[in-house]
Amino acid sequence: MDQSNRYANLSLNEADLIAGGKHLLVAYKLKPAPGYGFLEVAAHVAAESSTGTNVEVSTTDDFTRGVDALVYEVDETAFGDDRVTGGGLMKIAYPVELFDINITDGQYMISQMYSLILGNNQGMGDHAGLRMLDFMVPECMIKKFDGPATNISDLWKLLGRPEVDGGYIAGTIIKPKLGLRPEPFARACYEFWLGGDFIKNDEPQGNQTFCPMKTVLPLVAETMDRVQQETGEVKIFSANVTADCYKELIARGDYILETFGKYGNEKHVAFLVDGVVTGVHGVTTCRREFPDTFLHYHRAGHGAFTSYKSPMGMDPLCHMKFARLMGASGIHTGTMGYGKMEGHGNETVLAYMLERDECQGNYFYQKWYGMKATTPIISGGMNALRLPGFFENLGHGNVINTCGGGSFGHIDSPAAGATSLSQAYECWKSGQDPIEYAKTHNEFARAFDSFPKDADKIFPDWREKLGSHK
Ligand SMILES: O=C(COP(=O)(O)O)[C@H](O)[C@H](O)COP(=O)(O)O
Ligand SMILES: [Mg+2]
Repeated sequence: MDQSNRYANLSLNEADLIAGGKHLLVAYKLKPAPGYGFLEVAAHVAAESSTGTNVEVSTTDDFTRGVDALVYEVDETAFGDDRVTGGGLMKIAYPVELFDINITDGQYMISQMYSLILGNNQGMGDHAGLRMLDFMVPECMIKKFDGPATNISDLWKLLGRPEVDGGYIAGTIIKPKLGLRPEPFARACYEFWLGGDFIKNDEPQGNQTFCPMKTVLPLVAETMDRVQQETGEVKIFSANVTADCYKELIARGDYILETFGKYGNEKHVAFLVDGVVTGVHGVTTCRREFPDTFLHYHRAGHGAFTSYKSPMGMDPLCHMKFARLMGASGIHTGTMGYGKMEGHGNETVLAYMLERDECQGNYFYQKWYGMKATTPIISGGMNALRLPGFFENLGHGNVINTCGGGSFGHIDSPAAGATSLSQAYECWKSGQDPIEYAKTHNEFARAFDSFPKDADKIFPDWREKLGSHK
């Protein structure tokens, strides 16, 4: 049934909708299935995502029609014909009344917003692809999302740095991903912390029988205390609290605070939640139960719905915006083409959207009205050699960066790997040529020998200019 008479109004003007402040706007890429018209399917998406279904229902009244979502802009050929990347652009205005608020405190929730704007419409049979590209949340809604309670400013303060522009936080992920027993795990922490600031559990590390949480974490807490005394520096551990049930998540969080608290280091921990596999529920449980603890949003699994290889799901920018609204202190943004995961250099907007109070997105200008920033966490196949280019592309280094292979793959030691990361930052910040800088900074120089494939690719003349460093 063509519902475009009811669910499309192409005379609506986007600037007026924004100025009115009463609509949430969403841009989608849409590819109709063969035999269906573009506007017809676009209107079906608006219906399915608001007050309608695929047929007229007798229970609809005038009020119902007043809160219809409306297609207000279409460009059928915007993305061309390609099976995966092709389709047209359409934008829908959702009246704010459609969105669910908590019965406990009147706050908006992401869960129901998500299931409306990217829920049933994903499974519709009359499209061959529907992907959310960007959305814009009006002020009246932004003010009623939790947003972050803590962020990188709190970590900078802890590290004794300025709370604004406190710079690069050098981190790692304990590798191997799985298979370390408690003592080797704690030893790996010790070896990295001799040179670096921040360690995170890799996302599957939790409470395996060969490395029970209640055995390994006391060792890590003792190690943190020891290494802090030896180096005179603050160290941070991001511990995995991801779990199916909120009670398990809270039990893990309580246990971690208690364990590190024995040394007065309860502020030196972050909680890692995989917000993709737990959904919003895991993130918000953590945000609200532990507001003083940095909430580290890991996103393992996100490729299934954010990959550019898919005509479905959402662009990573939408995922970032969800994370900030939910209240993640930091989220993985990817490495913008400099690491091992999918991404490209134009993705700097993913970080800017998290950090800034106003930001031009891919389709909408989003104002955050003072909501705290979410910290970009840069991770996935990074090492000291890839960092200068990454910082140059991003334009700053106010990020948490975790390099697993880049630290534990350094041929001298994890401490040397960690030091090479901070040196990469210093090198970029001071505007020095990396090869020249390497001549006087051994750990950075040894990164060339550790990752020769990267060195050959990024600095093709390094062998003759630098030689092999010992
Ligand atoms: O384990 C790692 C990285 O390990 P390594 O540093 O050895 O590559 C992270 O889980 C990925 O970064 C996730 O990707 P993303 O950050 O893109 O979500
Ligand atoms: Mg990982």
